[in-house]
Amino acid sequence: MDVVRIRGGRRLAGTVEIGGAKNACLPIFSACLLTAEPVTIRNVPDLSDVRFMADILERLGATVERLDPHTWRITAAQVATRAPYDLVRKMRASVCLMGPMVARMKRAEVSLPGGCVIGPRPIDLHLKGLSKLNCGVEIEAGYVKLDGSRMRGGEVFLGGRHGSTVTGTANILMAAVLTPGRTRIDSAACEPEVVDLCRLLISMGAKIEGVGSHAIHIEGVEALHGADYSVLHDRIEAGTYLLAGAITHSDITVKGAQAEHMAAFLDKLSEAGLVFEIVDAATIRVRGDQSDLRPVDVITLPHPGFPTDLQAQTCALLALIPGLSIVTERVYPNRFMHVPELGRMGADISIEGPSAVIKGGRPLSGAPVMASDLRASAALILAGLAASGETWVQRIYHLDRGYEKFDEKLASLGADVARLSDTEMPKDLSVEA
Ligand SMILES: CC(=O)N[C@H]1[C@@H](OP(=O)(O)OP(=O)(O)OC[C@H]2O[C@@H](n3ccc(=O)[nH]c3=O)[C@H](O)[C@@H]2O)O[C@H](CO)[C@@H](O)[C@@H]1O
Ligand SMILES: C=C(OP(=O)(O)O)C(=O)O
Repeated sequence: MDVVRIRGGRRLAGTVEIGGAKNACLPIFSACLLTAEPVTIRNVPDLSDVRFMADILERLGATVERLDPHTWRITAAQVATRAPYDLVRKMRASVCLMGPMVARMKRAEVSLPGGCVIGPRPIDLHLKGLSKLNCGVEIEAGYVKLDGSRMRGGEVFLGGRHGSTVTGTANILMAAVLTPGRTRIDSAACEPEVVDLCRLLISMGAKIEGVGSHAIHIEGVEALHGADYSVLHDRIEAGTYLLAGAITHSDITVKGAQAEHMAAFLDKLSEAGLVFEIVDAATIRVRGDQSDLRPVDVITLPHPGFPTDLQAQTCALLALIPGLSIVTERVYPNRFMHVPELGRMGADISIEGPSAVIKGGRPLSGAPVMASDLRASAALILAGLAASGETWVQRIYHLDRGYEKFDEKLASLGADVARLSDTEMPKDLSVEA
């Protein structure tokens, strides 16, 4: 198993390029099941989640070709009606298969996704939405069994306890585009990745209005056609590199960072005193070398609020800023697995209900730490960049779900970061030994 070793304390400099968004790409791949014609998808990040999704589509009967490292062509001439547990359990986003499978095949059996370390992740809103389209929904032996033989457009309200649902909105959209009649989704998620999916679907012949709003209207069509589509840039990857600049007091330029999708994040970090330059619509420069930072309170919320997927990485920065910062999770109230590991590096953070109370300003020191999930992995690596000595991050397969070549990109900016085999790790530091 690989580990990442970081020798902290280096300034970074230069330019880093952001890839396509994982959270746009995964529903977009599943949307390819909606047509028998080829769909070419560009700007696809090279991530383990994307490769899992490609394997799943192949096992469901699609022809999946990788034309170059970031371009895929998917042709779903036939589609199986069952997505079994051994496929679905590997990746939670495979829940997005339900909508397209039932819309195309009129029936589907999709294994319920497993639990997740960031907290409970129910799919009740997805199922409620499908039943509002007159889809039969049953849960049996760990599978969602969908009967789409009498589906028709309907009114779907997707508001839940924590706001809307991103993949739930994607599922209902993908179901509705091939369902006869008019569907209205209220309290739809308006994340840029949902907008990207809508754009792909429209380019395939879907009729969708209200894209990017909380009220989306869909007029079902009989069939969709192939398309050639480029996935939007990953705002979470972009935010992570901006934080890498901030935490190392460095001046770096992030190409592919679209300020229009990152307003709450940029606003909050500006409040903390960080200096950004919006170079153009897809480039942001962070002047961490010029900033004198202050503590801030952060509340994660659905878009356009502060994204939960940047919460862990932001905690790493706030741990170093003198003063009291409070970070409150309104999307996943238990998403704080990174906190004890940051504590092992010297951070003073306590959890109170859905909040992390950060007494910032204590210096961090390198330690062997354990990645529990995707964004926690990134947070620990960022902390390692600012810590004295060596940090060893284990279980970095979580990182590979969502960051393409994170270690190499950081190294190209001047960080001392290396991906090594755990056999190269001092035995007394390894938990795998
Ligand atoms: C592949 C993908 O795009 N993943 C993203 C997506 O996950 P995902 O789409 O799974 O997240 P949701 O937007 O569905 O979840 C938001 C909140 O709603 C709750 N909920 C959700 C569905 C449901 O049926 N019932 C319910 O109660 C969840 O438990 C959570 O508390 O959005 C999250 C919130 O921005 C991000 O952290 C994930 O990176
Ligand atoms: C939680 C995330 O992803 P997923 O929904 O795929 O688990 C994430 O990208 O931070």
